[in-house]
Amino acid sequence: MTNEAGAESAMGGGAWGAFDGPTVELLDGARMRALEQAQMAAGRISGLELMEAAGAAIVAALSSARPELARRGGRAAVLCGPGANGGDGFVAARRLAGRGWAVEVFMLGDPARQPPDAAANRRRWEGLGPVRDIARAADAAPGAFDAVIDAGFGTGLSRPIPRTLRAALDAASRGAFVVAADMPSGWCADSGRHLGEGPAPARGADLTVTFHRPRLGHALGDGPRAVGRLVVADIGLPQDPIADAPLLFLGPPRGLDKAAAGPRAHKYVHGHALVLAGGCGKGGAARLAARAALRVGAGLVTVAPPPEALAENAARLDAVMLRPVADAEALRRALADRRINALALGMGLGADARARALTLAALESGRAATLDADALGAFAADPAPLFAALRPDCVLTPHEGEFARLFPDLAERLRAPALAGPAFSRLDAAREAARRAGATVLLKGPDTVIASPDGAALVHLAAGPRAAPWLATAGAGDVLAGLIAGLAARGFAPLEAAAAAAWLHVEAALRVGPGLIAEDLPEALPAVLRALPPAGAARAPWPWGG
Ligand SMILES: NC(=O)C1=CN([C@@H]2O[C@H](COP(=O)(O)OP(=O)(O)OC[C@H]3O[C@@H](n4cnc5c(N)ncnc54)[C@H](OP(=O)(O)O)[C@@H]3O)[C@@H](O)[C@H]2O)[C@@H](O)CC1
Ligand SMILES: [K+]
Repeated sequence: MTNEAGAESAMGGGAWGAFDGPTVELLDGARMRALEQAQMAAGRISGLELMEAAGAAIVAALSSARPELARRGGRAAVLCGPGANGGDGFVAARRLAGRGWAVEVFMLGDPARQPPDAAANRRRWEGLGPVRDIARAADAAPGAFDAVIDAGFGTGLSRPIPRTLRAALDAASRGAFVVAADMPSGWCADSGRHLGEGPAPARGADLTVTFHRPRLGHALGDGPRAVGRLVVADIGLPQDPIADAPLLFLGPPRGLDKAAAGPRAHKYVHGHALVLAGGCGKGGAARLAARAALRVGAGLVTVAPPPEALAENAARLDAVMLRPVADAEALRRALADRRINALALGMGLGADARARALTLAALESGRAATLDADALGAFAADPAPLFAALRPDCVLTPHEGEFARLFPDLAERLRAPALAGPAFSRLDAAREAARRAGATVLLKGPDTVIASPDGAALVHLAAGPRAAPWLATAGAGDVLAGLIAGLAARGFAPLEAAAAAAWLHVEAALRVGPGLIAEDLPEALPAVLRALPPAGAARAPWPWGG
């Protein structure tokens, strides 16, 4: 079995070579089934063996999480669903009983319709004890069980779970340690969304034991909260890289520490980023972005406000340079300087015709461009000209509201209650947006999703030990855009620049802690960069600390 430390065995270069750093592949249910079926079809492993390994891993993880119960043998309720997830539960029940636990098993569904492997394990359990109807678990008194194994539904969840199972989970879980097999029942393993009308239950699992690789639903949406701690168990499938799987990255890409390296390091070697700024009183956002770009190692950074805001900006800038840019024509003239290789725009720009003209001129210049805030909002009424001008080396950094203005139909699918599984996920939304826009899309959130138009996707999870809720502060998004532009100026490819920026952003926030304001983020970067793990030695903190 692997755990948070062992999960590093699953990391490595991505299928696209898009991210050179510590990663773990995220699987959806279909991909997981395909891996299992390929091995079974080749005769390398049987379904029964996989299920036995899965059930054994659940018991091992419970025992190591609650050693005192493992020593004396606790009281466990095992709630089994109608499919193979329930089969994992029957294996776990048998193995817990073998270790001296007092085990009660409850089942949802018709035993006559169970898949063969699950039925075989039910029969083996029936040699040890009864299988009660799931409704009986709802009568459990608080504290009746020390542990509950939630083996209701896993990757096969296709609709909201029956009320009887919900009631059983709620009742049996009172005072108990809840271990979910693969996924807490009711949460979609592909999207992390809870299926059903209304809010998700407050209680998920304390520990989730999944198999081979984490599911997408462990990292996306409500999944990280619902799964609690996550243990990834080896059930005997080959550890080969999984082509084209979305990658969760657990650390920075290699090469971030290369800033200003080498004897002939010269400021232009590290690029020149230009940040377009808004008018009088609106320049703060661009200045934050510019400072972040400089701190992350761009050789030169220029802020470009309209002429009337020059004095205001001059009073607030030192290392960052200043150049007035009145309109699109002025921007074209500025960009005659070929050393300017990266642009950031949208922060405080105003979502108006000037912003549209500047954005289109920026895109037409062929420079790597990071578009945030008003550069996106300015095209809300008609995104077609924006999408026509964008290229894959451009990065859009929408938060949910900005995303909804450019991609209202996708946002609506995310907003509407998820009633069928697999549900539409934030990853699906970002990928479709990237395809439509023809650009890299970074959809902000605690689960940041980064997708490029060719389908490559990365997920960054700011949860568990890396949760930084205080990062939801005014101006933090401007800093993120500045980081991406600074890294683009240094020559990072868009997907990697976006990923590195997302990681650095959270890392800087963690260093500052509660009370953080956006101005702190660029100032925290030197310490973050100083502490970068040496190449190849990254020991990534597991985001599902629980
Ligand atoms: N060899 C393997 O494959 C291994 C698999 N493993 C384990 O198997 C799990 C996947 O098993 P699974 O495919 O049988 O799906 P599972 O989640 O048990 O659902 C069962 C069926 O229930 C149905 N259904 C769905 N939602 C429903 C609802 N709300 N209310 C009522 N019914 C509902 C739905 O059928 P439907 O009705 O949609 O036709 C669905 O097919 C996986 O998570 C892992 O734990 C491990 O043992 C390793 C080896
Ligand atoms: K489950």
